[in-house]
Amino acid sequence: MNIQIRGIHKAFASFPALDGVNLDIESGELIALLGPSGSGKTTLLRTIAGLEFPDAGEISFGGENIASRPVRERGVGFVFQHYALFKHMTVADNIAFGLNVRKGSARPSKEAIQQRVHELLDLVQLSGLDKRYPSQLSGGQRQRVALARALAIDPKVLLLDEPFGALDAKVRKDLRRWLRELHDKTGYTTIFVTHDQEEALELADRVVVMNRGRIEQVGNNQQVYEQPATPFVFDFLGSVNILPGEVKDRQLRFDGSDDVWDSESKESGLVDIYVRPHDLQIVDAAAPGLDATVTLVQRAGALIRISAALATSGERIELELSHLDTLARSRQPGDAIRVAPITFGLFPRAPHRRPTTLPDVVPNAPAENRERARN
Ligand SMILES: Nc1ncnc2c1ncn2[C@@H]1O[C@H](COP(=O)(O)OP(=O)(O)OP(=O)(O)O)[C@@H](O)[C@H]1O
Repeated sequence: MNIQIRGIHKAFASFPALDGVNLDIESGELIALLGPSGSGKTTLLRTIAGLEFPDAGEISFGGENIASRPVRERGVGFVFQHYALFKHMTVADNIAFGLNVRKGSARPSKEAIQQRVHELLDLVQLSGLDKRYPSQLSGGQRQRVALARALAIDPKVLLLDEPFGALDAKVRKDLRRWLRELHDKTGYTTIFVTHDQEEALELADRVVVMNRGRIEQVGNNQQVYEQPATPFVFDFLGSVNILPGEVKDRQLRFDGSDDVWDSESKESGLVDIYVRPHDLQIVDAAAPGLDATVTLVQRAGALIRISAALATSGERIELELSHLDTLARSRQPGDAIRVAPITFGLFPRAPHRRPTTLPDVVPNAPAENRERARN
């Protein structure tokens, strides 16, 4: 079932939660709605489900406008972050719920429901647990039951709101892989909400990046990560160094450097240069580049993370290099290095350029301290 979303606006009081959203979803696609808290992901999902009604705009399923249709007529399966299983019902009864409440001839026979429940238990790899109650299951198992319940009605569209948000990292990763395989097997058009970049990039066919009720970019994982359309997407999808520069006659110059790099940008003017830490390299002293002094070196498995201060401005930059990189492996704090970008993104200079927001990583510190350093 393909989905077309046109010009959706939705305000709560006067706050625009969705501010002109347009999106086309192909039949059988697995789509991630990704964005920070409050960006409108859940509101968009709920609007597609029919749990919210837009103030303006149209939503079509398979070419039919369903904007005014109530939720029960939309044929959507819904899974929430917090397992909305019925505690007093067995796993089998939870899965069968959507079929058992159907009226008259729409309700399958007892035997047909039982058979469907067993097929679904098999699909979500929980065969044999049909008589258990939700309290006797792990978090990951409960979410799989929730998914089986959503699939029981053979939905046109499957909607998942942070389905793995409440689970620990390891279970989350396993379920992610499992959901991808399940999706490929069943072919349902699936939309899931997440604020986890890695989850979106790893799982989805296409990622919809949202910010302040608007869509910033739609693309596959390579497009949104390697060719971010806006500064927001660049920043949200990974660490980034942001440095000032200028484009003139299709040539880019970093502030404080005489060297130039070819630029695809036709527009001349002041720019912010966005470079990911792994897109910076250490080069020979004679090569075009920026002079800097190493301030911190952290070795993490196959990676060497180097923090350095630019000679011209003192601004901090971060590099992420391979442990095999001969120019990187022997660096120590205090060393002079020359740094050049492999690739970069250019955006018109923002009025208030943010300083590079990269974590000061404390070597060998416990994870919680590193997290604190980042905040
Ligand atoms: N029922 C409501 N009443 C008032 N404001 C609401 C309501 N639902 C959502 N909002 C507001 O709309 C904005 C978007 O909310 P939404 O839940 O869609 O964001 P989100 O991207 O899903 O965030 P999160 O990741 O935190 O769930 C937020 O500012 C939120 O406070």
